[in-house]
Amino acid sequence: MELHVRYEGDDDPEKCSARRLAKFDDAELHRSTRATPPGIVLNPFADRALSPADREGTGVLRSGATHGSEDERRSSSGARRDRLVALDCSWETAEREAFDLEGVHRSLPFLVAANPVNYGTAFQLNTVEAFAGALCILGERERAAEILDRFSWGHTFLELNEEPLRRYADCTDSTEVLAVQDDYLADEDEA
Ligand SMILES: C[S@@+](CC[C@H](N)C(=O)[O-])C[C@H]1O[C@@H](n2cnc3c(N)ncnc32)[C@H](O)[C@@H]1O
Repeated sequence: MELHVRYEGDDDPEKCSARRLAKFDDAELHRSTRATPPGIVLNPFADRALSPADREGTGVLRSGATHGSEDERRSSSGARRDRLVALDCSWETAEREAFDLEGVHRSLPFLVAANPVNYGTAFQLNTVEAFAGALCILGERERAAEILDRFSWGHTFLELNEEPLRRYADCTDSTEVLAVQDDYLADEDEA
């Protein structure tokens, strides 16, 4: 799986997980939207959750979007299934409009951040955590562990999220993923 990052560069470079991945040649950074190749775009605002169905088959992905919709326009140039794309920017600038990237947009279901900046926060993962979560859901757990190994705290992400990641990876489609997520959200509400 190729890992690509639209790199905004407005976050602390010392703490930026995308820069560290690029340093180890685990991911490629792109300084403009135009230069970023289309793929599965990890977008917290996307309506559809990432699921194992997104890796099935080969070649070009279809968004599942309605004809003529914005989502369909974004994916029209042929997003590849073997390519994950994240937007690395500060959470302050990570608004819906910032994710204007070509490809098929997917949100990640309930997962908890383990990085020192946002430890314990649900849904707001940093870039390496988002890639690792997506890789696990798509059946590439070893690769997820490899990229997390670049960070001293990285293994904690897999430990904290072990059960949900395993359950999401066993789902067939995004409807099932959302049903599993509901279990965790209900637990959060009770806590
Ligand atoms: C906002 S940036 C913050 C990056 C941080 N500066 C770092 O050093 O890694 C994190 C990116 O990871 C992806 N991401 C994080 N949480 C996500 C979620 N719940 N669903 C989909 N993508 C997510 C998105 O591409 C998002 O823009």
